[in-house]
Amino acid sequence: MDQSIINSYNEAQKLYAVHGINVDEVLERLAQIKISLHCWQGDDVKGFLFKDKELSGGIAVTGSYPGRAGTPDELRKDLEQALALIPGKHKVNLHAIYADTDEAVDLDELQPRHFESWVNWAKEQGLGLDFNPTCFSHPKAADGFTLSHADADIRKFWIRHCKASRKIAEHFGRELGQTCVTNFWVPDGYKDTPVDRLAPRTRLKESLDEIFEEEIDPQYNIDAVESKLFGIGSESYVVGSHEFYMGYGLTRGKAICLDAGHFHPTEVISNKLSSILMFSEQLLLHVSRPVRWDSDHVVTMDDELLEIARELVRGDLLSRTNIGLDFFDGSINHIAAWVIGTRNTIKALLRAMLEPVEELKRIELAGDYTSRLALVEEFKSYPFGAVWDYYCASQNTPVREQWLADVKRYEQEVLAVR
Ligand SMILES: C[C@H](O)[C@H](O)[C@@H](O)C(=O)CO
Ligand SMILES: [Mn+2]
Repeated sequence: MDQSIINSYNEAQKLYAVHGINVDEVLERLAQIKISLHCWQGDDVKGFLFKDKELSGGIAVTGSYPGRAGTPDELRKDLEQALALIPGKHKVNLHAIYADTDEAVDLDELQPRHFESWVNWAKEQGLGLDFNPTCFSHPKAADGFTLSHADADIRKFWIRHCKASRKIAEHFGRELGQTCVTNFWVPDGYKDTPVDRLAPRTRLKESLDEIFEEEIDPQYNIDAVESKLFGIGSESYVVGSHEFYMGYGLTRGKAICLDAGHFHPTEVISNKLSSILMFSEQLLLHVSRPVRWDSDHVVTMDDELLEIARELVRGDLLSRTNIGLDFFDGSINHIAAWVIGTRNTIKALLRAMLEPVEELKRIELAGDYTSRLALVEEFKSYPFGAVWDYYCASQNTPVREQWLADVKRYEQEVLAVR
């Protein structure tokens, strides 16, 4: 390792030690945290099951940056490239439409064997896998409703798909020896104000109850449910609102998934974590960045990201929180998007771990809010960058922006010739 990185690290260690922070221990803890990289950033949410289907469900990718993955092998290679630039060992989050099969199989017929190449790859790479049923981009979701559809046959199709998804997830968990988190998100909602808000919610509740009828060992799979405020074409009403899934998750023992971009523009998820984990064993995060109308921008080191990380660290909530990413930006290099978003998420956790949490809690309890503000502000310019550089180097990943050269090389050698 470069001597200047070691020297800066040693100096930083001394400064943090004054406040009782053992930086070596922090880095050991940081290395245990897994971030779930969402496969759909790699190909603009197209998937491989239905080649010509347009993205639907009130979500959209803009941009046409060249080189997006067009086959499962390409997507895996791209993920390998991204993961090589991110410190730590992580997970990959698959959607059902990323099945790797030549069979003409519909969503309700999917089986673990359609994901065997993913399982083998994850084993080779030492990765865990997470999973999502894909309740969009399909003719049976064309009118914007799936599990809450008024037509019982359409509902049944989606129920079968979600049940099949849980079996695939269970297989992932069993084969990989790491729990798979299966996230259920449906786009169901109305563009304009509905007359009956209750009936679709009743149907969604009943569909979910049927999907979760079969017990699956939580060692292999845990289920999460994700709410949303609005989507494109469901501006006035979303069946699976936050309140709906709060109630559903808490009464059914399901993890609640909080997507940072699924709330009112000034509403933040950082303020929800301690409340939800007061009553729920597990939580799933979709770390994303809302910009005005939607959630799907690449994660940057903004105030909310840092606040999410602080909440998890200060409340000792990390062991009960599954951290996934959820953004899809087609306007920049797809691999760079993963690298920037994931490195920022890990870096925010590091920054939070490098704060004198116990000292700050003592000061707060004593009512010394002046010292609280003073310390929190001063710690914003403590040398966390030196610790981050050392962490990247010690994990054999590029330091600072050096990763960009690797992405550019890969772009020229691999992406440009696709
Ligand atoms: C593709 C994902 O399932 C999707 O982004 C979902 O998690 C979501 O956030 C929809 O807005
Ligand atoms: Mn999401």
